[in-house]
Amino acid sequence: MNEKFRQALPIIETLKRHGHEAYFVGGAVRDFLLDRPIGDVDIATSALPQEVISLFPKTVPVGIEHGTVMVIYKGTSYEVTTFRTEGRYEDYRRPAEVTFVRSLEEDLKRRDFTMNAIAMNERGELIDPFGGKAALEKQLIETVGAAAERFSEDALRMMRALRFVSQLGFSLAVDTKQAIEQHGHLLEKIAIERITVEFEKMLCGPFVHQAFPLLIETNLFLYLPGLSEKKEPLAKMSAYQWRRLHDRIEAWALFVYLLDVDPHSFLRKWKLPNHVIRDVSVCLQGLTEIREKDDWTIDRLYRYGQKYMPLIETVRATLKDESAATDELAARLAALPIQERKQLAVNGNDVMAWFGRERGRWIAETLETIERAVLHGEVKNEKEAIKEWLLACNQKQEKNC
Ligand SMILES: Nc1ccn([C@@H]2O[C@H](COP(=O)(O)OP(=O)(O)OP(=O)(O)O)[C@@H](O)[C@H]2O)c(=O)n1
Ligand SMILES: [Mg+2]
Repeated sequence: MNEKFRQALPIIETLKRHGHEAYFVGGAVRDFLLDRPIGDVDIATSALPQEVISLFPKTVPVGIEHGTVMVIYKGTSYEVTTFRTEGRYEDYRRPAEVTFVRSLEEDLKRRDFTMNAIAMNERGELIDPFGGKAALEKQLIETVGAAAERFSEDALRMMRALRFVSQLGFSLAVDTKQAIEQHGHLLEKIAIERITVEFEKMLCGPFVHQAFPLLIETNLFLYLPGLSEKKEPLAKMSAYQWRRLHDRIEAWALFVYLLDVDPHSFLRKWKLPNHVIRDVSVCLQGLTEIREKDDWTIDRLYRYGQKYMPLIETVRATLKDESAATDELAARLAALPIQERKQLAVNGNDVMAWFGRERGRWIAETLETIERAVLHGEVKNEKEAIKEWLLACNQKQEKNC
């Protein structure tokens, strides 16, 4: 058994000692069987939420109406969820009510895909009534029972199907895919933020080139923010080596670049956090400049700096299908006299003292002039040298006037 499960074993044992059933479930079991890094370890139990709370010293009632209690044990939090079926569904979103049940199999039956409906007991034995392990071996994403029912219960599962394709490189079972084609419109009922989480995981997956064609084949793209008119660029996405990218900012930047849309309004539709929108927009600005001129000038290196240069360069290289020159550019950046304004040897107070003038816009303008000159090696980044250079410069200007 993996270390992460071993650490959580005492939770299962405590529940069992008090006469309850308890199992590891969900993504952790799936990823363990796939020999992939394991995320959060989740536990399903026959104990009711109040019983769970009474058995452990540190708990947080994170989703008690859905039967979930967070148990904090040795500094790690575990979601412990009571066996449940989801009752009536209103609006194809959240269960209108949950019904707690006493059997594990009932609980597994309401889960999305067979690979996610495998339980594991304290001895590492699998309880797999729906053939999840076989699906993992066949690399198949198939719903537990009728696909139409599972997607009507929670339409987000259609997006989850595509993100699992992208993360695992699996295929969709035929009826699962057909049901997505028929139920795509239900996505309109789902909160954008939840869709965005899954879509972003899809964009960042190593097999995203397999997921893009499915967006089109299933028509899901029609129901995603800002994509309904973008069939053509979407069809070309798979031609690029998305695996070269390292993070969400680069993935969104490449996506937006290829869609050829205004980054701000497009990314706002996805309700992404403002800092993500800003970072992607800066990247796209840099990308456009560098693609147009096809070079990293000193000014651009300095402007985009160590924060944005690697992102821009990675996306640029991916677009051109060449290797990124990030290391070389980082060395060039490090060799510049300064890497950011705060490294200037002078500040606004110095400038004010030298000229004996009042505060005003001129200070910022002067600092910009100094910054440019230092960056391009016209003057050393030393206080006295800058003062001399600046006063000489000023005299020249006055004579010119
Ligand atoms: N819409 C959903 C979301 C989740 N689940 C079930 O709840 C488990 C845990 O959900 P979650 O943590 O959201 O997904 P994981 O499958 O664990 O994937 P990840 O590793 O990305 O967390 C899933 O495995 C699945 O059994 C479900 O049936 N339907
Ligand atoms: Mg999980």
